[in-house]
Amino acid sequence: MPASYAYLGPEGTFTEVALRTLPEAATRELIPYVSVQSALDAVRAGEAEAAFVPIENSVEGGITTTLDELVAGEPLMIYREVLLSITFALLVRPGTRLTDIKTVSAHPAAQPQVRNWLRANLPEATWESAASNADAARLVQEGRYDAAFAGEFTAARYGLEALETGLHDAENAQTRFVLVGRPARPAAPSGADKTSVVLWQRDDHPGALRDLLGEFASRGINLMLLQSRPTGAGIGNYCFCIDAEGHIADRRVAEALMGLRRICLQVRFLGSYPRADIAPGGARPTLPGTSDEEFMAAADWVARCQDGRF
Ligand SMILES: O=C(O)C(=O)Cc1ccccc1
Repeated sequence: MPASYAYLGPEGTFTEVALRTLPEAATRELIPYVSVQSALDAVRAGEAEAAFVPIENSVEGGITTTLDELVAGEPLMIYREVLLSITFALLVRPGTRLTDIKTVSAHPAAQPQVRNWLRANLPEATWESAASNADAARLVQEGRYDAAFAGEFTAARYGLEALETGLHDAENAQTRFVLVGRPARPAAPSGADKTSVVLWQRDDHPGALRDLLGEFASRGINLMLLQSRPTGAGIGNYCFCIDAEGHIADRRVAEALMGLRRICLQVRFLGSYPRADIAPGGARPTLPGTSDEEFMAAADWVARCQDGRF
């Protein structure tokens, strides 16, 4: 297996900065790819050991290209997550003034994070989506667009200068990135983990979503992401991308997944991995009666009843 990680490039993306915070990245070759799809395809094709891509931000929610790639195609698994606080710089070719800017570019996920700033400062500028923020910077260098929203650190790589820095409509905007590889045994529980799954309903009926969510709720499992994505089978047909607290090795999580497997058309396990928002071991207590010991004691009691030994 090649010791390389694919990431959403080109060089100078926030994705690259987030990836470099992972200790394991220091021992891998980091290879930029032009899109989330191509980075994940490199993993599926066995060209890269894993891919590092953005998956969610605190302003707009899930990054749909990434979710859709994980929902469909050859199964992949999330190994790790990283959270990065994001502020943008407005990058231009040296000498460009604010009044010269007619076109601005960035990754689509950047737009809702700078929309108010644009309305107040460049109301006439046309938005052009790019494959990533660093790609937008590259296109500004080539003269295709007048300005790019990207990291301040991206300027030097593309011979640009930052006309404005610290741009963010929402205080403390964060983006979540994930390291995705081929299915493997999840790392052992860290004491503060998250489990990601995709659920497809078996049929449409009143309360169908409530039934799915009930499998988590009754076992005291908090949800951290719920995003519906169209299945492509017509209006009203959705699957659900869910992040739940806990690890598949936790009895309550395993039991919830078993419950879902029984009532759903399909369940895709996307991995159990350490949470980036709290330290290992720092997970909150769950609902009384949902610890591993309590599940095991209950299973033992049922076994004794079945044996007539109660
Ligand atoms: O990593 C990048 O630079 C990207 O283009 C993805 C992205 C978009 C918006 C905020 C953070 C990351």
